[in-house]
Amino acid sequence: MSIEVKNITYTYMAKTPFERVALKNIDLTIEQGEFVAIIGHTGSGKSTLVQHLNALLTPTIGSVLVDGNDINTKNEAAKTARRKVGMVFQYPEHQLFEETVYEDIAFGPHNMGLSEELVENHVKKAMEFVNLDFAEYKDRSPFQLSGGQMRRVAIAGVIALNPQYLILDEPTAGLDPVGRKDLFKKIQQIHKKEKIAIVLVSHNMDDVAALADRIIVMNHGEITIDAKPKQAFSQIEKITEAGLAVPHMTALLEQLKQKGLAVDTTPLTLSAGVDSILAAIRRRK
Ligand SMILES: Nc1ncnc2c1ncn2[C@@H]1O[C@H](COP(=O)(O)OP(=O)(O)OP(=O)(O)O)[C@@H](O)[C@H]1O
Repeated sequence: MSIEVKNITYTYMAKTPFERVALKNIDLTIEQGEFVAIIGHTGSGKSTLVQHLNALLTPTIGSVLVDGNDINTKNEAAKTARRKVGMVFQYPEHQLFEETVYEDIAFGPHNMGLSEELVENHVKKAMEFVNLDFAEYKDRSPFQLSGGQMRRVAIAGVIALNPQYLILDEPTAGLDPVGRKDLFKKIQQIHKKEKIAIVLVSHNMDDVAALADRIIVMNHGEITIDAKPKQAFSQIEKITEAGLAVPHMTALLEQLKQKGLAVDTTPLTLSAGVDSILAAIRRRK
């Protein structure tokens, strides 16, 4: 059981003066149950890549298979395969549109043709997952909730589809620290309990180091690192080349070396302190 990205290239606005190759020759397999983080500087192709995982974008070249089915073909198997991949975008609350919280979360399950009883079960389970009390919130308008609550409704709408693979593109953008921590705790729970594969696009190195089993670094539309966190962070110079640099690199590199991670001495740095990254990796052992 896996998502297989087979040698995909993607070009925006092909054959126009604005043509832009956003992905080049990407090969990638995400196994069921993995927790993969995708990092890279702005414009490196992260969102473009993840939008291929449930066929929101169709590769210009190459193919994407979910559990062995090419998701860009027009048959029932492809439709079923696409449904296994849930996608939470940046600012998912912008996608809310129904009059009540219940209807919004139930939209996907209704589309799947489930009975009303099953739909309600899915909605209840999804609301429980995001800590929204069913009785209290089901009849409320999603547009009269706080930003954090709207985000939870939007995420519940994806969870209600019972995805096997959950793609999260900067899911905590704009949330306060408590909201962020809470959401990540839930994501970890669903990953561990339900064995759902998570693909997390993030700019936050602390989160990535604390959560992911595998880190993919993108740069200019290509994968430059695909490794376990410790190995990935030891290739720090590639990460910083990928644009994740902030000041104070020399001191941080020194710390990394002292901690036994072989690194290049290029004077660049990570966007989070190396100590906190290392501590996060250590905490997971
Ligand atoms: N709809 C679009 N039309 C044309 N070009 C686009 C479009 N969306 C993205 N691009 C370009 O494709 C490249 C990859 O963009 P993408 O959004 O995938 O990067 P990203 O790594 O997700 O960036 P960010 O971290 O800012 O979200 C960029 O050069 C971007 O300008």
